[in-house]
Amino acid sequence: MRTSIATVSLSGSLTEKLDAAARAGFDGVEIFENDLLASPLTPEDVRTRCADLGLRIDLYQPMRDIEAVPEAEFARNLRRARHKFELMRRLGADTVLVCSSVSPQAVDDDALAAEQLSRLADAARESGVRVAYEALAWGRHVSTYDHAWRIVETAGHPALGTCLDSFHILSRGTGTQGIEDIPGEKIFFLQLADAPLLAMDVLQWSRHYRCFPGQGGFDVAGLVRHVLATGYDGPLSLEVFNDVFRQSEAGPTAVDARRSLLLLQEEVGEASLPGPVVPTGVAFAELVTPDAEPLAALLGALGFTRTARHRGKPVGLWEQGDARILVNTGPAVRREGARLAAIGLESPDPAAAARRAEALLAPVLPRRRAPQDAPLDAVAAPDGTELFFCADDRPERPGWRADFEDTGRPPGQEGIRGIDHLALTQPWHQFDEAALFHRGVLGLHAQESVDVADPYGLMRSRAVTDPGGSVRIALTVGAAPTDDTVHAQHIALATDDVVAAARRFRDAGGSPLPVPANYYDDLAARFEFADGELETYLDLGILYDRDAHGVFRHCYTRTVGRVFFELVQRDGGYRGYGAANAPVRLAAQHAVRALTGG
Ligand SMILES: O=C(O)c1ccc(O)c(O)c1
Ligand SMILES: [Mg+2]
Repeated sequence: MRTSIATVSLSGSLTEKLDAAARAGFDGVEIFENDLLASPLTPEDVRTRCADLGLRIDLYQPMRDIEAVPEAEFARNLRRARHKFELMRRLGADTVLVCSSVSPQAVDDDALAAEQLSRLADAARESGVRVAYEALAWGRHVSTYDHAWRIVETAGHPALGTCLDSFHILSRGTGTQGIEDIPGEKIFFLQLADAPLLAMDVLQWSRHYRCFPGQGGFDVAGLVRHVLATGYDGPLSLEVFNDVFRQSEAGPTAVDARRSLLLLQEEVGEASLPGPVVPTGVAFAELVTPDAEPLAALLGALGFTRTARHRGKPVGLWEQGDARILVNTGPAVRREGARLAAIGLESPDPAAAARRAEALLAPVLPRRRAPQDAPLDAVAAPDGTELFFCADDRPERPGWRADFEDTGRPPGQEGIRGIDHLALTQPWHQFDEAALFHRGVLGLHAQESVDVADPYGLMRSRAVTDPGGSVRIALTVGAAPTDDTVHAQHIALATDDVVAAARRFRDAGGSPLPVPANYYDDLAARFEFADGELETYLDLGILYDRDAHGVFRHCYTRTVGRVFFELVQRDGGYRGYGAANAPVRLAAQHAVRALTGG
């Protein structure tokens, strides 16, 4: 199927929008009137530019407040419309979108609406244009797709059809089965948008919070299946009004948009992508840092040993149990200090995992970072984190280990079993993209996102996991682009005895993040503890949570650069990440930062 995107979904000038849409691989665009009005290009220039870029102009929009008005008003509307039809002829656009009227002058009279839309369609046909009538969810008298279709059916005009917009339909909770009652050839256009499930005024919801399919809570794929069942063969077009996209670079937004459509097409059986290869474990986490010393001290106190070093690069491998951490002091290092730069994912089929990622527009990284290195399939996530797909067939001696020579020291054995989860801070404008990427590209399951109060902002967190919980990534983001964030990335290490692990860490010279006594007083009110248990937690800064499945105990190290560690004990199948404790943890980190200036 052809794919299209409305220029309103992308930021910048019309030229920038068109370039971004073409580069991301869209077949066409909907040109939003305001984008044309603000452009120095003539309609003929726009037409040529689109043709040069291989873009069809699938729709011109919107035309507003046309139908069901007194005759004198309609005559003025028709004059206005004729003017726009002439413009469309110059643009080479053959379909115009007419939204259901919001005008106070409009009357609740379907026969009049049908009659006037029919006369509009007559004028359109004279200019070689067709009219697609869309019910705005907040239309004055017409606000549902079935109502708009009844009017179009009554008009019975060959140049008049309906435009279905998933937002207007799904935001009202109207059933979508009725779509199949519309003949496919009378659906002139299909616009797709998702949205988070919010209880708010529908116009505000539509104008500010729409997002790409798969990034919100609507069943967009279910709707598309009904539309395809009618025989509709026009484009799948994204029309997303979103405050964040308006501020983000058009290029990446367009890629995000195309990825969303590819996944949607796959879901409805209209695209065959290489299937998902779900990772089965975390092979390693790679930290880059300008100065290995603070990290080495921290890892040492946590019980890790440096078991190997890279043969060609300044990269050390630190191991304990199945937790493997690379510390890289090479040229990829940026000034802001230590950060989590790469993740090795164990995969049953690394090449196939990379093929899917590439098909879904993830940048593919060079297979060998140096001539002598073992080849590794790798792609970049939206935030730039490098994801390496590592064969999981030889866990005792994985292929990537060949690039490392042993130091002679065995892995640490101080109670850390492996990596429980990784928390990756996302750029503010890429949070929804990141969740869809990890779900669609890696085949991970996305949990609900949770908002956590930070003393100086808000943190949003969404976990993506494999079914067995062997790979858990918590994607986090601050609430605003300017957030002065302590939302550093972190590596959570799994242990069966967090009290022992925390004690060992402190005895080895580590300093756990201190937690205020008030927190433990509250815990005492909420749960029952054995004698002395809470005192131990207070002493070691251990936080406590419970869900329907089990218990979670966890504590934190101080932050080095942009990275800290967490020690985690999950009992009885606890599924979360201690979100209830996150405000206290964030406040404690702010407090430490205020003291140390770090
Ligand atoms: O918000 C609006 O006014 C508006 C305009 C055109 C559309 O296609 C639409 O879905 C909404
Ligand atoms: Mg629309």
